[in-house]
Amino acid sequence: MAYETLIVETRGNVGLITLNRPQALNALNSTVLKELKHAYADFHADEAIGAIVLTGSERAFAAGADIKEMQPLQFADIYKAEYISGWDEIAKARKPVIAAVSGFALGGGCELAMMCDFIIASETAKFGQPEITLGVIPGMGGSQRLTRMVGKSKAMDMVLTGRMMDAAEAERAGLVSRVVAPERLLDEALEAAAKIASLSQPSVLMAKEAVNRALETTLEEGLRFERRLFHSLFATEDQKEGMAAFIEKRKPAFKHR
Ligand SMILES: CCCCCCCCCCCCC[C@H](O)CC(=O)SCCNC(=O)CCNC(=O)[C@H](O)C(C)(C)COP(=O)(O)OP(=O)(O)OC[C@H]1O[C@@H](n2cnc3c(N)ncnc32)[C@H](O)[C@@H]1OP(=O)(O)O
Repeated sequence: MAYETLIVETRGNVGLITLNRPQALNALNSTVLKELKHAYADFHADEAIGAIVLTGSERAFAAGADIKEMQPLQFADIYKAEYISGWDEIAKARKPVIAAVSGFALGGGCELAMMCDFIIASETAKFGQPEITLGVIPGMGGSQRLTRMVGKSKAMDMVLTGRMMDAAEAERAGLVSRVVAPERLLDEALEAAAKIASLSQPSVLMAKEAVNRALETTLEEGLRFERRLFHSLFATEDQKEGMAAFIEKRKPAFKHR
């Protein structure tokens, strides 16, 4: 596929997707969504790919949904079309996705980053949900994921005022997992993704499922779910290999990578 709004590459066993609409600070429109779905589907179909990195430019991960595309939309049309529901497919990616964020991640840009499994931010990153300044509210999960990630008070502050928070505040708040120098961002994200892709994929996919289930269920149910997944991994050759390699003081040779 010839991509118009993305650069899609493979780096070893990692899929790398770069949002590429610099003229609009990587604003997210229907073409970006269509192409992201295609790139995700390709990487999920490729057994060699164990993890994905999603990034943008130094100036902007994504400055939100494309306001110029959205402005004329009508309630009846977007309601009937279930507008935005297409992003659910992106949020439900089975393989781990790391967001590497530099510059602006605003509105849909912040929401897209939060759909990823974790965010590595450069020191220049700025996160926000400024939809309220446009007469709307977040529509791609911002009021839901942000609140679960940073707590009600800070989420309410950001959603009601539309203010941005910098990378340091985002790390303190738990929105991002690491903050690095801008020149280190892509390498840090690719190294993390390569590490994940080097591990046994059944355990990686189950680990992602288990952590995500914690956001959806009670502690008791989550513990039960986790325990069953833990038990099930003892049916894999990779559990035997992983623990044998530790005992024999050598690197594991996982079969299901
Ligand atoms: C059938 C399937 C349909 C599926 C469609 C899916 C579509 C996408 C999903 C919709 C999701 C909706 C839910 C979401 O929560 C809603 C939003 O995200 S609303 C938008 C929120 N974002 C913002 O409000 C930020 C807007 N931008 C700014 O505030 C500023 O640009 C900035 C980031 C502070 C930077 O300021 P400056 O440095 O001064 O730069 P400029 O403002 O001059 O910008 C440069 C250039 O980029 C254009 N641009 C910037 N942001 C956007 C944007 N969000 N949309 C469109 N264009 C943008 C800006 O207009 C400039 O371009 P120019 O005017 O020079 O041509």
